[in-house]
Amino acid sequence: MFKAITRGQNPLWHPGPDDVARRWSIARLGVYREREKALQPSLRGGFHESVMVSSWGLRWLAQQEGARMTRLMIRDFVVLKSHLDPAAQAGLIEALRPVLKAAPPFSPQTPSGKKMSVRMTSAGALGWISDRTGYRYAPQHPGGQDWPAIPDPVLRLWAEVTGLERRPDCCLINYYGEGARMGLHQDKDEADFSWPVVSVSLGDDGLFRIGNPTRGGRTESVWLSSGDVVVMGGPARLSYHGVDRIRYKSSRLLPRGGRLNLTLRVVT
Ligand SMILES: O=C(O)CCC(=O)C(=O)O
Ligand SMILES: [Fe+2]
Repeated sequence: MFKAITRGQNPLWHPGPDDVARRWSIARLGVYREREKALQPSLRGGFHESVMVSSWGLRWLAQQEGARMTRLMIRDFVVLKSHLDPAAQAGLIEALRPVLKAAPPFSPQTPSGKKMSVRMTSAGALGWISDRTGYRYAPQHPGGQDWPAIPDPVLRLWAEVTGLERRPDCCLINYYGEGARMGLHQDKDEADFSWPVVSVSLGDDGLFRIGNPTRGGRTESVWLSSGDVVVMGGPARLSYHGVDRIRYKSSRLLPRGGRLNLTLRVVT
C-alpha cells in the first residue's frame, strides 16, 4: 500500500533544527496547491490528509492524471509522478546531449573492483566517481576535462521542486542499459544532508526500491517512469534506495532505449 498525499498535508516538512528542509518544503506546497485541485474527488478529501492506495490504485491514479502529476509519499520519499510532460522530457534530453558528448559516460569500478552495470557521468562543479580508492566527488571527468555546466532546464527543475536558491553542485547522470541495476545504497558522500537530493527519471521504466535509514528491514518498490521526479529530503535523505531493474525499451524517449536518471546534489 502506498500513501497518496492530498491537500492539507505537507509531506516534506520534518521537524527539527533543520531550517533549510523546512523552507524548501513549504515552498514546495505552494507549487502543488493548484494542481491538487485536479485530483480525483475521493482524494480531495476534506479533512483526510492522506489515503492509502494499492499498487493497482496507484497505477489507476497515474493514468487518470495523464500528463498531470500525482504526488505520492512513500516512506518520506516524495514521488512526483508525471511531473514532466513529454515536451519537457524531450527538452531535457536535448539539453543533456552536449553534456554527454563533452563528458562521455563511463563504467565506474566499485572499491571492491567490480564494474558497475550503470554507466555514469556528471555535470556541475563536481562529479561523482568511484574507483579502487573509493567513492568521492571530483572536479574532473576521468578523461581529465572539467565537467560541463549543469544545463539551465535542469537547474530550473531543481529550483521548481525544491524552492531553494542554493543550486546543486552536481548533476550525476546515470545511464541504465538493458540489464543494468543499482544496488541498495545511501547517498552520503555530501557534506550536509539537510539539502535534498532530487532524482529525475527519463526513458525506460525503472523499479525503484526504497528501504530504511539503516541497512536491512522491509522495503517497498515503485515503478518510476519517464517524467517522474523523486525528492529525497528530510528523513528520506539518508534512506537506502536502489534500482532493481528496468523495463528495457518501455519508452521511446531515448532512440536506443535505456533509462537516464539525473540526481541533483548539493555537495559542499
Ligand atoms: O536511478 C535512480 O533512480 C537512482 C539513482 C541513485 O540512487 C543514485 O545515483 O544515487
Ligand atoms: Fe542514490
